[in-house]
Amino acid sequence: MTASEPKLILLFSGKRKSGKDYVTNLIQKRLSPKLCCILRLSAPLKEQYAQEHGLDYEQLLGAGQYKEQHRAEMISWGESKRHQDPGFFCRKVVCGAAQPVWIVSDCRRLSDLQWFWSEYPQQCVSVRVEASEQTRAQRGWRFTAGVDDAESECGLDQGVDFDWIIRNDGNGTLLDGQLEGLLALARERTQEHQCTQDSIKSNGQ
Ligand SMILES: Nc1ncnc2c1ncn2[C@@H]1O[C@H](COP(=O)(O)OP(=O)(O)OP(=O)(O)O)[C@@H](O)[C@H]1O
Ligand SMILES: C[C@@](O)(CCOP(=O)(O)O)CC(=O)O
Repeated sequence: MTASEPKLILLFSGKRKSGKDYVTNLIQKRLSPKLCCILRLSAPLKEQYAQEHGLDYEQLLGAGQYKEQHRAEMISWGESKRHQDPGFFCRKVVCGAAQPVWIVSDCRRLSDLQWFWSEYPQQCVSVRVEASEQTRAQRGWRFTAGVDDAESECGLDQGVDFDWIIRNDGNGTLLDGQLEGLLALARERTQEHQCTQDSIKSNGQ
């Protein structure tokens, strides 16, 4: 069960080093963590995988080489869980999310999107982050067979008509401009929530 129904769910996907974490952190900063939380499907996966394999969870969450060394094995481990239950990690991340805007920062498979679409049909907006291979390489990406040509990276390459596409090739001003529409949508959807919070405050409740 979730703590409350969200007003908007931004379902982010994108290739390795396209900048999903960077862009979603920026949106959260602009909206404030009070209004917006970031849910990472890979967080419960990495936590359980780290526990079972004696690994460092914090390093698996980071953007460094440690995570990359373990990526292929984590992918197969996560896939075995998802095959048994496609909503396994989705249910875990929404548990306790209380803000009106949720950003799911790392959708990778159609089953991830389908779970949210079916549970929250009115609130979902799909967002793809794109960057050129050259930009991604500058950020540390190197093609890895078994990872970059597998479902984890290619599962949403076809068959999804994304609601928004954000190009993140490194120009801060261009990025800001592209986020305006999404931020406006989030503010519109949360206006009612903010008014309620303001009236609770002014009534001293
Ligand atoms: N617009 C940007 N300006 C400056 N640095 C950026 C920008 N976008 C991404 N980066 C940097 O590039 C690196 C990779 O970005 P990030 O971790 O957000 O990618 P990701 O898509 O989440 O990657 P992964 O799938 O490997 O977790 C990070 O060090 C991040 O700070
Ligand atoms: C194992 C996996 O969750 C790693 C994701 O790491 P990240 O989102 O790139 O930090 C990828 C997957 O689930 O296929």
